[in-house]
Amino acid sequence: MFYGVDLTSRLMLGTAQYPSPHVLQQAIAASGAEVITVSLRREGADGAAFREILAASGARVLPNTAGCHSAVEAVTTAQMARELFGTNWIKLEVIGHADTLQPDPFALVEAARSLCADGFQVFPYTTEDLIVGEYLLEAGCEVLMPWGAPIGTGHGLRNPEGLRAMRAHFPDVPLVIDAGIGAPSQAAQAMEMGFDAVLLNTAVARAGDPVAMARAFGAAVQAGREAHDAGLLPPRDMAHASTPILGLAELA
Ligand SMILES: CC(=O)[C@@H](O)[C@H](O)COP(=O)(O)O
Repeated sequence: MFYGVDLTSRLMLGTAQYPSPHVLQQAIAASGAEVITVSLRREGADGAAFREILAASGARVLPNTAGCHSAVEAVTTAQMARELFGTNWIKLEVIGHADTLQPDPFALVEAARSLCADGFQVFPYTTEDLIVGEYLLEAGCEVLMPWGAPIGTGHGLRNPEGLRAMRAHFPDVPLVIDAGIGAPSQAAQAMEMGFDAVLLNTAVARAGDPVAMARAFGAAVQAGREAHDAGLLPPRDMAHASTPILGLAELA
């Protein structure tokens, strides 16, 4: 449940870098994603036609502030996105470092506070830092989006222990793994760990066959969640025979 909205699919898809608008449209359909994120800057490039594709997909648009490097810039971009897309939802990205694309936690909290006070429903792209998470919740965010790995790297869950700690620390907060997912198995891992959803872009958009990859990610996210709900066994140090011996069979 994200700001009162219940979704069937737990995969959220980015819309940048696709070889063509047609492939993007097919990939959204194949993935089953019900939420797609759109950068205002990207949207500006081909305007109305791009918006038509988004509308035709039937998915809910989560505008984002990709490329913003200060709180002021992110807030202004969010306000423009609200006008353009007619939604209070905003994926808040405030980048702190041009090389790592790591979020700036101070500017992020500042922007989140301002946007929440202005009626936005904020999805902040953050790290696995628990204290930053606390500040974001206190600012009014009801969802957190910790990174798996830096955007576009495809490393998957680079700090699984930190992410596990975050899941345990915020048991009732919807947590979405955002960025750095490179393979369906990594998305499934996030879901098995109990995260509520996964957002990704590069691994699908730049795949050899983006439509087939979108389908694979959709299936992996679903499988990971089903495994989580089914009750995964914790790993054990010692071997345990998987076939219990109840008695010795008569061989002769
Ligand atoms: C599209 C978007 O919002 C990205 O900034 C997002 O974080 C996805 O990252 P990947 O491209 O690494 O999946």
